[in-house]
Amino acid sequence: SSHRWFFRPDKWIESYPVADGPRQSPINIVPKETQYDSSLKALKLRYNPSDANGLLNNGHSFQVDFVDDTDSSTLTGGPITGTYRLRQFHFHWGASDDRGSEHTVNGINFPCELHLVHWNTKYPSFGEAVDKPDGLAVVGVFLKIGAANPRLQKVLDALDVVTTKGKQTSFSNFDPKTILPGSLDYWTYEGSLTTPPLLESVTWIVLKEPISVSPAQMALFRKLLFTKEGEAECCMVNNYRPPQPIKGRQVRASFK
Ligand SMILES: CN(C)c1nnc([C@H](N)S(N)(=O)=O)s1
Ligand SMILES: [Zn+2]
Repeated sequence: SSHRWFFRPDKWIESYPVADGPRQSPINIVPKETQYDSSLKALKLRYNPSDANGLLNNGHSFQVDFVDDTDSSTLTGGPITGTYRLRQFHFHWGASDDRGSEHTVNGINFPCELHLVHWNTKYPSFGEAVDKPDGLAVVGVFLKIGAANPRLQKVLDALDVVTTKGKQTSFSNFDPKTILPGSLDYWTYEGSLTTPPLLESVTWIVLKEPISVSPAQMALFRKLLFTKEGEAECCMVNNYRPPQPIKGRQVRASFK
């Protein structure tokens, strides 16, 4: 069943030929091979906490959804032009602290990676934007093992009621800016969704500075299940795609 999906990302190509396309994600970021681009603007993230609208176990991660029918939670500036609306955020993590992130830096895996998914309002809806080359912008944030992160706790405390696939719970009044690091320095490159349908529609914006997460907090992520209530339990861990070929793409840096 679909939860076995993540165990064989090499098989995704059978159903999604774009899996070996020219702009697949994630990638390994080699800072020494990135190019500083002085024309890159600062990221401008303006989120309205009241747009937070529920938390769902979708069977391959958990996501916090946002009301996206107005421009009240947006991403502007950075490498993009125009206005992108926040749709949802979610995470990817490992079975142990030595892996879990999707992007890597100099081949180093982090235990977890946060993705904030935004869509380009030049299109009428997320559904219209999701398959366009400039349709989505995802901000990626690495989590590294350290002190417990109090900013994450409200999200993690909600997980005990969404253990199985399809479970959702109310979740409101949350500002994702509170879980971003102090610096918004970033790397950016043209890529794709990292789960099927792997659409090549994402401008990736990966923050250089990680946020902290404690081992106890990571244990909370790992209590989730890929499986539905009543099915044989399968721990939701290692829900990350490994790095994909760069295929000549340039990764730009917003910082020196
Ligand atoms: C349809 N949406 C919002 C998404 N589809 N795939 C997503 C992946 N989890 S990622 N990592 O954001 O590309 S997010
Ligand atoms: Zn993701």
